[in-house]
Amino acid sequence: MKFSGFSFRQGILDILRDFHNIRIYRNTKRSLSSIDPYFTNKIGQIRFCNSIKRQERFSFASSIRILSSLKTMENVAKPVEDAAIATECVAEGVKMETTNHEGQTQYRLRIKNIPKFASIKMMRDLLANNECGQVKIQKSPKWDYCFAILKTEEQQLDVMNKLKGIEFKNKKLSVHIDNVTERDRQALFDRRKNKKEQKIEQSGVQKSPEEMLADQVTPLHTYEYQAQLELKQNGIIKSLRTFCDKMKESYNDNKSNYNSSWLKEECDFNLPFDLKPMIHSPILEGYRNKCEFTVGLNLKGEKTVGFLLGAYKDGLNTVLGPHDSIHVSDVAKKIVEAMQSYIEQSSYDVYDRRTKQGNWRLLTVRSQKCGDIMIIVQMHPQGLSKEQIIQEKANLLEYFKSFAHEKNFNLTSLLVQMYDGLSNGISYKDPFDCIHGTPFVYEEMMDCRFRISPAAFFQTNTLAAELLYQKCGDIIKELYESKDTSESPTLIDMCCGTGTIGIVLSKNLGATIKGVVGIELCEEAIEDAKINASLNGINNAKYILGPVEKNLSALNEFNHSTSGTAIAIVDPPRAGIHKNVVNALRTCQAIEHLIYISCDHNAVVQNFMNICRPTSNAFPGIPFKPVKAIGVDLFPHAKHVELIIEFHRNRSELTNLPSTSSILQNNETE
Ligand SMILES: C[S@@+](CC[C@H](N)C(=O)[O-])C[C@H]1O[C@@H](n2cnc3c(N)ncnc32)[C@H](O)[C@@H]1O
Repeated sequence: MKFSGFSFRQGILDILRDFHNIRIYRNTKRSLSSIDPYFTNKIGQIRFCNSIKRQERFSFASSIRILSSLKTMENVAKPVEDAAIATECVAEGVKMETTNHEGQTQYRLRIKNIPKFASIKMMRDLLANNECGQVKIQKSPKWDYCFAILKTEEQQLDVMNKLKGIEFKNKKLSVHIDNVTERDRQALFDRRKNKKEQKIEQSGVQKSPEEMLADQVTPLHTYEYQAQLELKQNGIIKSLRTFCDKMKESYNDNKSNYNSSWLKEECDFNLPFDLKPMIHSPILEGYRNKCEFTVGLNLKGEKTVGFLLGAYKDGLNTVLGPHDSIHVSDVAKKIVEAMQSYIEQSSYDVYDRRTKQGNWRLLTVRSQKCGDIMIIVQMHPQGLSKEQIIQEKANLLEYFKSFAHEKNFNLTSLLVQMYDGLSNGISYKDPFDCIHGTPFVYEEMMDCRFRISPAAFFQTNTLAAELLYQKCGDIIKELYESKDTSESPTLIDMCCGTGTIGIVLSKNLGATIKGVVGIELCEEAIEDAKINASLNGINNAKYILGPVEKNLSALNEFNHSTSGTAIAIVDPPRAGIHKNVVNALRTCQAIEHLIYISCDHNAVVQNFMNICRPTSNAFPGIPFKPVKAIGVDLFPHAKHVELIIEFHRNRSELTNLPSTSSILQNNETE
């Protein structure tokens, strides 16, 4: 039904604004000239569209109120049809809601004006501290907003009221209703799909599905390996130049006398420090020791286990088998084939991320250099009874045991995860049910042995990771070899995973390292790290569970004169470390050398800058300066590369540092 003949400026906004849970978009470029409520016909919602198709959705209760308001507007607005019809339609919508859940609404609040670094946990805590209870939060690290997902409309209103006027990190939050239905999601998916298809058509390049998959999972596969390394080295140079250019600006703007002469040095590639030639991966094919395979439908609509042909955000959810994927190991390919046959014969459907129907979701294979194999099968439990789940696990066990026997491989661990969430990957929060063998596998590197649990991170290219760790060892050796062991540093292994770096370096460098302190977020990984230390005879290692940004007091301990020196190795996830962690490193008097390992050099330029900035209130402590950098290729045929940067600062300058404990305390409580 259409209303016409009025504009928002003529008063409708004022009337609708009376309803505190309604947000109206006003488009500044085009005036909103008509309002067109209609029904999603699944859930009793109406939408109000403006002339450029921007839509607002309102719940059933709100719809009634809006429509009754509109009735009173007849002097301003002339409904094309009678508003009474609309009320009937709303009633019809309600009837449908009880019979059809397909278009179920997700009651969301969009909370804006939050810092990008605010984590999901921070936002969850904020809501809990404001008596909103435990609320599910969706947020990407790039967003300055997040969504709070509520179960009912009442809850939505309640939370919105409770957050009204609240400040977070000195910013006033703004909170708006942002409901979304399944139908909206599907429409968005279709739009992206069409756009992607059009783009492919317009490019005029017709590729086979296999080529498209190779482009997706190993985008550099058409280049010779040497050319791949050059591309990656150029990428590193670009990021490092950005870092140095920004540093120059930062030092120019700063009135302090800090020594910025390092920025004037001239080394190769126009960089003020050495960038060494990249270390190659010793293995180019089948190098991945861990792969996650999606279960879905191929282009013919057949059940398939493999990789997604494109990103779901681009509207692609077709899956193709990994037969031609050069980075996947032969054993993983065999396991995929086995799973494929199993699922083909299963009466359960594959999970469709778009419709949210089906059961089979994901197959994860860890195939270690030393022969251990872990298989994790992930299912959506919807529509399955307890008995059916038990039966399915028994079937999987029998099937994979006889498959392993037939193919003569060591099935060390078979796990099943039931996961009803939305993400397309392993859920590290939901439990893994170990139905065969041990709930972990082992890997060997640099004369050490490592236990790896399903949720723990482990570098995916073991042979190349050895070179990465060896390089870190070389740096430390060079720095401390000529010194007396009384000067040996403690190694602070930040984001230590299963303890690999601290353990291999301790074992291989002996007395050059006095002890290890590892900090890691993942509980299973930290348990592995403790076991791994004793497995490898390292008895001077201490492990701390939790996010590094909340465990900065571990660094504070090094600020006592008796604690000696420390060297920090930071190996964070792609996005890098929190600013508070940078500041804790800068203010930790024991740290003279810092080794930063990054798998996304572009994303961490800001971290590098913050490590080296002149001292200010926002960045206390003595800045570091980069000494040398080197890339290590752990991912042949893919775009990523690991980058190691060694930073240094003078101990003489450190003795003048102000007391840091208060800074650390503040950081931890933030
Ligand atoms: C790139 S991995 C490196 C792991 C380890 N250094 C290695 O080489 O195996 C990053 C690790 O950081 C952990 N992590 C992510 N965010 C973290 C945080 N805020 N605090 C501590 N650890 C974190 C992840 O669980 C993961 O184990």
